[in-house]
Amino acid sequence: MARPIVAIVGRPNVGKSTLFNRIVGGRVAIVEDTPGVTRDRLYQDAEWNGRLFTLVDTGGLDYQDDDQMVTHIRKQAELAIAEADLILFVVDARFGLTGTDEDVAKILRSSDKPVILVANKVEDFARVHELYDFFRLGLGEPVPVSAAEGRNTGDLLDMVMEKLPPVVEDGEDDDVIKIAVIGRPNVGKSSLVNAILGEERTIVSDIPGTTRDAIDTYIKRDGKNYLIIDTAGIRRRSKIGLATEKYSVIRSLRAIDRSDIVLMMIDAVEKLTDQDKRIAGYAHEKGRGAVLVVNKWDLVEKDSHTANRYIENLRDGLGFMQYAPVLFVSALTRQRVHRVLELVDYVSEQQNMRIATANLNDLLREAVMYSQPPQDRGRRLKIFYATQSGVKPPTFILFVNEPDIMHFSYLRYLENRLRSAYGFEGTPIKMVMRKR
Ligand SMILES: Nc1nc2c(ncn2[C@@H]2O[C@H](COP(=O)(O)OP(=O)(O)OP(=O)(O)O)[C@@H](O)[C@H]2O)c(=O)[nH]1
Ligand SMILES: Nc1nc2c(ncn2[C@@H]2O[C@H](COP(=O)(O)OP(=O)(O)OP(=O)(O)O)[C@@H](O)[C@H]2O)c(=O)[nH]1
Repeated sequence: MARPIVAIVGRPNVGKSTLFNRIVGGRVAIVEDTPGVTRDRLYQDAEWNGRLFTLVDTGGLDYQDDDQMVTHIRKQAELAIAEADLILFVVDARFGLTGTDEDVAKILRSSDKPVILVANKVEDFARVHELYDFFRLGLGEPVPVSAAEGRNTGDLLDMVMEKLPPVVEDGEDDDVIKIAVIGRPNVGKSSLVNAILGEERTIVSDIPGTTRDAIDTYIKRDGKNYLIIDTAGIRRRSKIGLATEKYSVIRSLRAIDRSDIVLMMIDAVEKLTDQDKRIAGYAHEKGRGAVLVVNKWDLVEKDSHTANRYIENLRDGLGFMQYAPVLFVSALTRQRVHRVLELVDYVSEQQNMRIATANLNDLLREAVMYSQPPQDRGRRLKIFYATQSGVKPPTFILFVNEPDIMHFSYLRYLENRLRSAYGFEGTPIKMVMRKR
């Protein structure tokens, strides 16, 4: 289920980041701080009255002069309109209405996204009548808050919840394999999706605008259903540097959240970037299945070692994702494109695999015999037994005497034993320690 995105927009110094911190750090629980991904304070997941949302602050603009500042804010507002579900437009009640505020308001008024006008820095609620000026922005009644003191921010969040679009369930479509196509701009995401669709020539329904993140495409193939979540295209809509990058990351993360399997696309002629690694790290930590799709393979001059050398490099760069199969394709010539869904099927089987408890414990006994569990100050870890508690990702509970003696490297060892016995290709494995 994709979380709605709430974007904070406004002039410099009106208190955007103070409001951001108030919301994510205050009475609202931070439900997760997207481990592995930039611990950028620019976006955070938060929860209010049981509803999850992602708050984005694109503030902290760099600018040389007022002209540049205004241009940046405009772009920011346009991006927010394109990518967010709701916009908090913050103005400074102490400073009063400015021309820039009116500029931004004009852009926001032209969109069909809900906007809440927030008049910040109101500490003295006896003076809210002074906000009268802000009505001129044509965005309704300004909501007075003091981000610094946390005044009225709860009411503001109640309003946010009211105005957010209703929760649209992705449907009880457990028989659909959800695939997120992830990768940097220009890596060939749209081309690959189109090539897959061309290859399949099967029942396809394009439902544009069903989600803000992407165009979702349903495919039926050999009686199986797939949902392809394509994250392409953000650059085409707005050619803006830094802020675009932020939104495109958020969009990727949302797509990963909704998926079962991630097609992590990498450009064959370019290096793996930190951004690639962070996004792959997020998919890993979320327990998603993964296939590394190296695209534009037609552009690479090859000899008999090229592919292997490429795989080695990838394995180096994405050490935590050794389990992901690598596929070299060309979306352009369609080379090996037909393998994509075959691999997706395979990974889907692997991530849904269940190991019978008896077999699991046989394997465990053997593993312990070959290599003793770690010890700490005379205490030795005892693993009593194990059971598989879930799939997608395969999750195992180990019942032990002292969970804190368990060592990372021993877990890795057990995971390797599991993998060499059962494969689990393309999926992370989770192991949970339980004291017994
Ligand atoms: N009195 C008062 N001051 C506030 C309030 N909220 C923020 N401020 C102050 O306003 C200044 C700007 O706050 P920020 O949160 O950094 O503003 P911003 O909009 O994120 O600014 P940029 O990063 O430049 O875009 C700081 O000095 C804050 O302490 C408030 O509710 N009341
Ligand atoms: N040579 C070659 N070019 C490709 C291949 N796949 C895509 N391209 C080209 O790469 C460019 C970008 O392709 P897109 O499919 O638009 O990339 P995208 O990832 O969807 O890009 P964004 O919409 O910016 O996120 C286009 O010019 C494609 O023709 C390929 O396999 N080989």
